Amino acid sequence: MSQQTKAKLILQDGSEYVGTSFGYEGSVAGEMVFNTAMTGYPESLTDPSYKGQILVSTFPLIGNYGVPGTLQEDELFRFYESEKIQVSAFIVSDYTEEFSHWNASLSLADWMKEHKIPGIYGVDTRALTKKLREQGSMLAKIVFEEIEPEWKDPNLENLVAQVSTPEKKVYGEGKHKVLLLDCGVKNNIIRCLLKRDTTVIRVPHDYDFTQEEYDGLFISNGPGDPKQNTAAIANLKKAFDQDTPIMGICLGTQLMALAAGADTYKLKYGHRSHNQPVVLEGTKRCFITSQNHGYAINNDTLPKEWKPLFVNANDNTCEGIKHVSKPFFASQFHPEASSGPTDTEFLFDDFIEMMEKNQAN
Ligand SMILES: NC(=O)CC[C@H](N)C(=O)O
Repeated sequence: MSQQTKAKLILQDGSEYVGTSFGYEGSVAGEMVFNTAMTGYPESLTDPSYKGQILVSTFPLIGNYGVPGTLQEDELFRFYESEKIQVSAFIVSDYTEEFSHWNASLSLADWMKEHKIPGIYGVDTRALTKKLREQGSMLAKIVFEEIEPEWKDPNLENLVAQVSTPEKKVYGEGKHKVLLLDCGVKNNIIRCLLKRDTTVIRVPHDYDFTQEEYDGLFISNGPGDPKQNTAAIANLKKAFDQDTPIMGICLGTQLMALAAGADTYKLKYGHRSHNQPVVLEGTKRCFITSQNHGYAINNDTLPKEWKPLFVNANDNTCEGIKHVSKPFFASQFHPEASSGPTDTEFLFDDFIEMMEKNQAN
């Protein structure tokens, strides 16, 4: 590996850091975000919600359990969250090339080189994180050999169109027919649905699902500013006229809120971690959740037919919404985890139960 190649990290505020390259050697620009999880880099790097972002890991030791390697379709679906690395670059404090894990067959560095994704280590990731927490999220560039790309704000692009499936795909042969609007879905959402006796029909983000027959509609996670998704929002508005159950996760939640007439805004630096506490509204019950989002729903703008379902115990932001009378609900956090705590996976059971009830009527 090219342990000696140096690369520069330049932030929008003009500050510069020098690190050592461990991935592909190519300059990139994007939005810099940090994740405080201690594990889960193969899952995070392949999570389509990170499209366009340069990810900083605050956990200092990265690479020590390698990655599952270059896999064919079935295994790839089992071990990664999508078919490729989605982040624009990865910044870590200490990279280790030595790895050991039951399903590792490749080092993180070799995998990143294969996917042409740069990575740098030897950077003070705590200092970077403190900066983002104090000044808010920032654009950044990683520069090799003085080749400096233009600044790029990924949130101005339609990132969902870049990660959504180009065609309809069907998974499983279960009792409940779930139409999955793929805005950049993580594979574990599909796995969590398939475990629960469903057939999952995965369709592109702008697909007009209103003409389809299904038992439940699922709106996935995905990258970027939710307001970019005008087709999905328009289709959701029509789906709200029906009584068929709808569940959303993360971007899906924001799209449901926008379709309901509420507003979303960009958080100062987002929530990306495995230990976000959310309180179930109307109770004192708190769940520890896995999260990855930079935008949030403004609870004050929810119309009267919608209510907050969960609220973040750290900063009181919206962590989920539900319709007051129809079987529509959504979580801003990730009940599918992958990676992170699985404590809220029961939300998938709630969705199945809603479909069962609706079919019995
Ligand atoms: N994981 C997600 O679905 C993220 C949703 C959205 N892109 C945000 O950052 O808020």
